[in-house]
Amino acid sequence: MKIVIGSKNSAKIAAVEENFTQADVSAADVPSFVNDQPFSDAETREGALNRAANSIKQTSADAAIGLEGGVMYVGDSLYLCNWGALVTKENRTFTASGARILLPEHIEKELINGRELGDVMDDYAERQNVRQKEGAIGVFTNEHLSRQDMFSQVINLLYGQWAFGQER
Ligand SMILES: O=P(O)(O)OP(=O)(O)OP(=O)(O)OC[C@H]1O[C@@H](n2cnc3c(O)ncnc32)[C@H](O)[C@@H]1O
Ligand SMILES: [Mg+2]
Repeated sequence: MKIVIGSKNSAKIAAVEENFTQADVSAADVPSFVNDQPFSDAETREGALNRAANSIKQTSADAAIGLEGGVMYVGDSLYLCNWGALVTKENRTFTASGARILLPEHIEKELINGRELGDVMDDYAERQNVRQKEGAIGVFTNEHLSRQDMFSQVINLLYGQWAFGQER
């Protein structure tokens, strides 16, 4: 089986490889057609869907996976949110979201000022490429859950729905 992931981000690629150990996994650099920093559930999900749809068009894979990170308000509180989409070569589409955690107000202020969470996290954690490693979710959970682990569960939800055969 051939699976393509619509990102060159190593945390996302590792999460796919972890779930599809028998598959031939490749990575495609495709556009998400949403803002670099999505600011709602709807926009983040849209980014995941666009990445999957653009990846399946470009390749001969059996299925394409799109994973997108974003932030979303629940009332006055800004949460980290993540979405995944799987599109098969027959054009069947499945979606699932990931775990959410509250972001500190000082991080929220930086995002409102137009910065990307990945850049803000590198400054805050005094590390490089947090987005490709533990992620904001790893930093703010004391590394109890990494970005890869969070995306891995999203992929498991996508694959499980594909296996079940349910589509909306
Ligand atoms: O190369 P791509 O696939 O675009 O990987 P990315 O790290 O930019 O990831 P996303 O586009 O999916 O995420 C949108 C923005 O949110 C940031 N982001 C989302 N979740 C994050 C996390 O857990 N840790 C650090 N940055 C995160 C990310 O760096 C972007 O600025
Ligand atoms: Mg990005």
